[in-house]
Amino acid sequence: MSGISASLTPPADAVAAVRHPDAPAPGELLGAHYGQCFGCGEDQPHGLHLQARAGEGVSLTAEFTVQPAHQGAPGLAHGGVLATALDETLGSLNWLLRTIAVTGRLETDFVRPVPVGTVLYLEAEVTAVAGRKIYSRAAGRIGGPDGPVAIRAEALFIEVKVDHFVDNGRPQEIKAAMSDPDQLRRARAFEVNP
Ligand SMILES: CCCCCCCC(=O)SCCNC(=O)CCNC(=O)[C@H](O)C(C)(C)COP(=O)(O)OP(=O)(O)OC[C@H]1O[C@@H](n2cnc3c(N)ncnc32)[C@H](O)[C@@H]1OP(=O)(O)O
Repeated sequence: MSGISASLTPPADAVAAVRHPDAPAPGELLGAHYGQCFGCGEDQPHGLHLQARAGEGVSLTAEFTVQPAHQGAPGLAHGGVLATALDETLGSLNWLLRTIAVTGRLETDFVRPVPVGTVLYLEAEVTAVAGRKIYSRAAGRIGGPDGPVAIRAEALFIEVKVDHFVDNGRPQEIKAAMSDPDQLRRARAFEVNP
């Protein structure tokens, strides 16, 4: 059984999302936005190391392999880790819009168990935009694009200013990210249009 809450249904005045002209080309890897990100960061030993690839329009695909560190029950992925994979995949869509946004609401359906060792294949798209609100959905399949659906999500991201991170993040990480000599990495840590 599944059903989304009213706050995830775009209002009547919502419009279609517009892909930013500088968005990565379809097929291009997006790369990690921040090395310490639990979803995609290469410097997080137990993170998901999720890799997202731009799709057509405002859509993308992503993959991650469920590791022993991601278990809930013996041999099975933890539901919270799967929700993280969905959150990360959906959050990556905002890079195609070049909009800085954070997850306001994430509703997840867990359809079937996901064993350790599974390559989870995710697809996500922005369905509508209404002012600062970005509506999106994603699904994760076992093994590949034609595999059985294991997880699904609908989400609402809210556009924020970069101050959201600067004002709320722990100062030592903010300072380190802002003093990164690599301009692109510095911008992407906060998902700012470089
Ligand atoms: C590549 C990058 C990948 C990153 C993937 C990971 C993404 C993340 O996990 S981000 C981290 C998790 N999220 C957070 O920490 C966010 C914490 N929450 C907040 O900071 C705030 O609540 C925030 C910014 C979302 C909204 O606050 P604020 O800016 O004051 O907006 P506010 O005026 O309350 O709401 C704006 C609109 O959104 C709606 N809204 C806000 N929150 C929600 C919600 N939870 N559910 C439904 N609607 C909501 C409001 O109803 C309002 O709608 P309307 O304009 O129609 O009245």
